[in-house]
Amino acid sequence: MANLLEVKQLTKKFGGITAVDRIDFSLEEGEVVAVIGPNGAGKTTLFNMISCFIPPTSGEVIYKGERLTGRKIFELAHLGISRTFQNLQIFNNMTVLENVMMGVHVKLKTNVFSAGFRLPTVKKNEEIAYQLALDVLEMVELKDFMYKKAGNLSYGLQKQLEFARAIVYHPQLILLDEPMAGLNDAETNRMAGYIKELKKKGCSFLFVEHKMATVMELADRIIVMDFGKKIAEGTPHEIARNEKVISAYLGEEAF
Ligand SMILES: Nc1ncnc2c1ncn2[C@@H]1O[C@H](COP(=O)(O)OP(=O)(O)OP(=O)(O)O)[C@@H](O)[C@H]1O
Repeated sequence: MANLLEVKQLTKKFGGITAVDRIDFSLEEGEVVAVIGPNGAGKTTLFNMISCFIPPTSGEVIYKGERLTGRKIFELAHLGISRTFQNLQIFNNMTVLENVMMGVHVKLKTNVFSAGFRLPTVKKNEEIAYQLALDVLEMVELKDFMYKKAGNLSYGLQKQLEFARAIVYHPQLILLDEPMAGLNDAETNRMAGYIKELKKKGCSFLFVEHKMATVMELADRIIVMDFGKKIAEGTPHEIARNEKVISAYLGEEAF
């Protein structure tokens, strides 16, 4: 299979700290890759560079053979990439439906001028956005809540909503920063189910996660970071038996 994403010698320095240190890895089409590592290992910083939120100090990211590094954040949707955040980024005062429709508008690029005058393209875009939003709300079992204010949902449902917004425009690569954080067992299983369902449809995932059972269940391959460096890479089976990984997690119940 072809490489969808290639991370080459990616490095980020914050003053004297090297948060990410010459990381190399690739992700194939249809693959689910997890990034794990102890707190402060550099996982979020790595994610922020891949998704163009911060520039690297050196190194680059290639997506479908083209340089992703240096692009604007809004361009990512058009390239078929989306991401979620460790801290929820939903709009509490908007309804569930409006939150998800916002996700489509990022892709459809309705401009403020034409929206103000309700031009025909805008109307058409709204219909598309509405239909896509309904489909995704059905998939993540949020349709019954679509007219509720997002801020009134439980934390678990808000995580589902953020996930819905990230997938609504049918991205090919989805970056998830701790999708299971704060979820109970039932909610974690539900979220894992959605990821598996999308994988079957050909989506690729790169995700950071601390819940090892989920990582072991979902990942085709795991990248392990410690102090900014990649210390191991392999299948869940290989990683669970890797000495370097076990010692990096010493004192924690990782596996
Ligand atoms: N904006 C910043 N300025 C200075 N240092 C930073 C900044 N962002 C991250 N760091 C430092 O870089 C290192 C890696 O942090 P990062 O948040 O990427 O780790 P992480 O693996 O995602 O941790 P966690 O699992 O706790 O979320 C840490 O030492 C952190 O303090």
